[in-house]
Amino acid sequence: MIETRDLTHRYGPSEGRGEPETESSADPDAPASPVALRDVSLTVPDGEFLVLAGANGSGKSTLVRHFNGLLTPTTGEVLVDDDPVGDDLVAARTRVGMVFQEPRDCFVAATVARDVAFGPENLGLDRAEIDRRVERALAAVNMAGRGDERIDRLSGGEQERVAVAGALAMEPSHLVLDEPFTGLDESARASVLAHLRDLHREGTGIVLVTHDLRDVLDPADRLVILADGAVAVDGAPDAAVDALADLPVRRPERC
Ligand SMILES: Nc1ncnc2c1ncn2[C@@H]1O[C@H](COP(=O)(O)OP(=O)(O)OP(=O)(O)O)[C@@H](O)[C@H]1O
Repeated sequence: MIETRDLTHRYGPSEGRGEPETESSADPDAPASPVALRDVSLTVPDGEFLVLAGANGSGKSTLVRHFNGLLTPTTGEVLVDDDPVGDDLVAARTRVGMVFQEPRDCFVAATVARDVAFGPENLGLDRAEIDRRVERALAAVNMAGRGDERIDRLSGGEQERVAVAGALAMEPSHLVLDEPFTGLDESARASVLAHLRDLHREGTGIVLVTHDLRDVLDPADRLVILADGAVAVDGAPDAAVDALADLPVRRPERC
């Protein structure tokens, strides 16, 4: 279970841009960033398929990056299975797998199997267990037998599936995907979505961040819409979409 309690986040001057903030890099005269998340309290039970939507800049990526400790709350708390995320980042990242919008920026190896093996290797697992996980993860995304292929020669949809396999090899209880359909054509999008449905059926919790609500509400258990860093709508997908009409929230595109 992932839980945020009164989570508020305000970015520091260099936070989230790949540079750790240090005393010397923090400019005391820099204008304070606006609040990216305000008092978000959300519980994501195990096994739930949650779709997280909202306009550009509403705070979706900021929220999910707290789920495995990529960002630290300015105030409030984030817990995974009742443990504060910051207490044990390795445990949190094992339980909550993350797939980013541009997976090609996140690959660490030249070939499919080596990349998928990277996470389990870092857990210090033995070779037989690593191989079992790689095989299982590749099969789950329909890439069985393609472990020796070069990632840079795969299509965007296939690369997305390798990224999902890499996260799955950690055997997380929740898989968080931030705009996984960006750049995919219709058939690749449908294929990735089909794999997410299968994973959900097998018990993995899915948190899907997307602007594009076509087809994703059918498998979803719940739809959460953020507006200006706060939860504007939270409910069963159909009811939540209907509620949008009564709120000062832009209806998600192509909904
Ligand atoms: N690294 C950063 N430094 C400063 N401000 C940031 C940073 N990342 C995001 N923000 C700001 O935080 C707010 C929320 O951004 P976030 O990326 O979480 O929104 P989002 O809903 O995921 O947007 P999008 O749909 O465009 O990806 C925005 O105002 C954004 O400008």
